Amino acid sequence: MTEQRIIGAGATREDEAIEASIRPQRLADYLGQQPVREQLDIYIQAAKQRGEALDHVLIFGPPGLGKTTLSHVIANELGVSLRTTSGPVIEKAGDLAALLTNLQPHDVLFIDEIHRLSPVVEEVLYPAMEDFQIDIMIGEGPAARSIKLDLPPFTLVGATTRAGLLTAPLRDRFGIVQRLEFYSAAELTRIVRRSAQILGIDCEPGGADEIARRSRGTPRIANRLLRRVRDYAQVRAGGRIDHEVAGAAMQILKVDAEGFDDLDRRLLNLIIENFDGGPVGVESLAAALSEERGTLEDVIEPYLIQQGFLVRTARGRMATHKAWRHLGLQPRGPAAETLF
Ligand SMILES: Nc1ncnc2c1ncn2[C@@H]1O[C@H](COP(=O)(O)OP(=O)(O)OP(=O)(O)O)[C@@H](O)[C@H]1O
Ligand SMILES: [Mg+2]
Repeated sequence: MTEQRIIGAGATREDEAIEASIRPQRLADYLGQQPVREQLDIYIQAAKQRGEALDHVLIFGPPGLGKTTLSHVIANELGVSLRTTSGPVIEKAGDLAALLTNLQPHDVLFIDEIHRLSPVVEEVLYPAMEDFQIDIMIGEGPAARSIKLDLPPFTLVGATTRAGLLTAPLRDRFGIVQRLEFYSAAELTRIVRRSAQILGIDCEPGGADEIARRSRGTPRIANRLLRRVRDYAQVRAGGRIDHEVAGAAMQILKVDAEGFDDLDRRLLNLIIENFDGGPVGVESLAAALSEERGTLEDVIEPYLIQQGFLVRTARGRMATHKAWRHLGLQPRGPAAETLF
């Protein structure tokens, strides 16, 4: 269901095709995320000066904020090759062993959705990360024996939407842990303008601003909205995107001033109308919206929470008075106003 959302943060096929051409390759083009950039810049330079592999890096944050992009940037800045895989793809311990033994010294191995590694595969990863060694089994039955194999020093970059999904032993083996935050509107404006330039889209600063403000703090959404607004501008406005054209296009896309779509509004409405503003359990909400609980927690809620429309309490979700007002309703009841 989320795939069809214009502001869904997950990558669509079109996103993937376009993202390859506009994905920043160097740290200097990786806009925003100032603390992350500054730290990584130091660690990368230090590792290079010492002639060592960079320590293992864990990147976490909601979809579309730039985890995969950052793994490319890290490999480019280190001047090494990047191997890419993902947790659910590595089925057997042998698959991971094959990947690891094929790395060149100091290479980056990127494991996306690293929280979805199977326990058996994870076991192989521990000594690989810690001592650059793996144990592999040769033969079967009583004649089977295990041998140790040395690996070249390498950097594991793991990405996950939530650090809490990782097992403790895995998390502990990352020397560098970076959390990506939602982008400010000003940062997204720069990202939109950069993408427009690369794609040859005529976009005025006011148009870029408007797109940025409705992109839920997420570069992937900003880039997608830019393409949809371009379509609108091409057909209705002579191809030029300004503030007004962007606003009119958003109206057709049903993306409101806060960057919310029908699903966000349905969620807030549900809590307010059916549960008096909450608290209400996440399972009940997921069922009422026909969404998976994981989608609700990882994709829809984080931005609503960050913007102060929703709060997570021990007893469930609550809509804040800001949410009531956004839907044009008069706040009543014990909504979580005191928190904001
Ligand atoms: N810091 C940035 N500066 C400029 N563009 C960015 C930045 N971060 C991400 N982008 C753009 O947003 C797109 C989506 O980013 P990316 O694929 O890295 O997200 P992700 O965190 O890996 O998402 P997912 O969780 O779905 O895998 C990229 O193709 C890139 O064009
Ligand atoms: Mg990714």
